[in-house]
Amino acid sequence: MLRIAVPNKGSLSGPAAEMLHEAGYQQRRESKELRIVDPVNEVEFFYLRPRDIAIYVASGQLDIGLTGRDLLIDSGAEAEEILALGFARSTFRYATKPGTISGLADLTGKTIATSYEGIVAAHLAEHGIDASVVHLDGAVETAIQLGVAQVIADVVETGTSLRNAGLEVAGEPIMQSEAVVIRRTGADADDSKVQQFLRRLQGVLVARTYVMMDYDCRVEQLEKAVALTPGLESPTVSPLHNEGWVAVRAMVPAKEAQRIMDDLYDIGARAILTTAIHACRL
Ligand SMILES: Nc1ncnc2c1ncn2[C@@H]1O[C@H](COP(=O)(O)OP(=O)(O)OP(=O)(O)O)[C@@H](O)[C@H]1O
Ligand SMILES: O=P(O)(O)OC[C@H]1O[C@H](OP(=O)(O)OP(=O)(O)O)[C@H](O)[C@@H]1O
Ligand SMILES: [Mg+2]
Repeated sequence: MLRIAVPNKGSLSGPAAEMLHEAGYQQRRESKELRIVDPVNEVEFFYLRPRDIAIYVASGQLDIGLTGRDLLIDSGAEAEEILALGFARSTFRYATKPGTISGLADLTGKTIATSYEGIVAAHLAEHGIDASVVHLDGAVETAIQLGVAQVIADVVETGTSLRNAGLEVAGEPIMQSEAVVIRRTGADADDSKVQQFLRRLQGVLVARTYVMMDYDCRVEQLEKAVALTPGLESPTVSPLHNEGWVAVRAMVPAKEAQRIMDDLYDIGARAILTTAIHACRL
């Protein structure tokens, strides 16, 4: 049975459960459940604090885990990212009162408040900056106002929390994060159960980002049309009863679907339809 760590709370937990559900896995019905078994898929899910997931996976007790890239790196655990999941996107940044620092070097001698000491210590060491780091559990934006630090390093998603605290970002982002699947560093890469799990999640990612496009076009326009809709491998082209016309079917990125439909129309394609993809194995 595959043993998988899933975030039990916070920004990652809702979208992670939703993705697993879309991939056909049973999920807990009640937020207090700490472990469930999905007997049909032979998977056991453990609902753990997002921060602890890399540590459990590194210990070898759990096969894989879903967590944030920033949390993985912050933990310093012997675990590695094997698939990016495209949700819970954020940047990790320094922020201060406006005008406090203009570049990284200005961090020297400052006190930096953060919940992500591992990331900050590694970033300071990498750039040879001597600064103090104070660990806070959350709401770090307030640390500046209350004089506990002059700088904070925190997750920034929309930037609303920084604005509300009268702070602004300083320097380039320390890292970009999103939800990721992790496994123990050096674990068996060919494990067939892990591979099947990853294929299911990849299927959800494709179903979320692509739509199926169908249209009819004249044979003379086929090359131009196919250049607009190359598909993932190659489009399906079928003859129509009307001579000189073909039907084409290809997957296209959902974000570009409307533009592609306009371009296809302009070259004479007609009966252009897009339909959602619910599940997929590439
Ligand atoms: N607006 C956000 N706030 C916090 N974390 C976010 C946000 N957007 C994305 N994330 C990502 O979610 C993960 C943090 O989740 P975690 O559950 O530890 O914190 P949280 O959502 O702030 O929950 P809490 O503070 O209630 O414990 C990180 O990978 C982080 O990059
Ligand atoms: O850029 P934004 O969209 O404002 O999101 C980022 C903010 O959200 C998180 O705080 P959270 O609400 O989790 O509170 P916490 O600091 O107590 O964890 C994070 O620590 C930032 O403060
Ligand atoms: Mg938080």
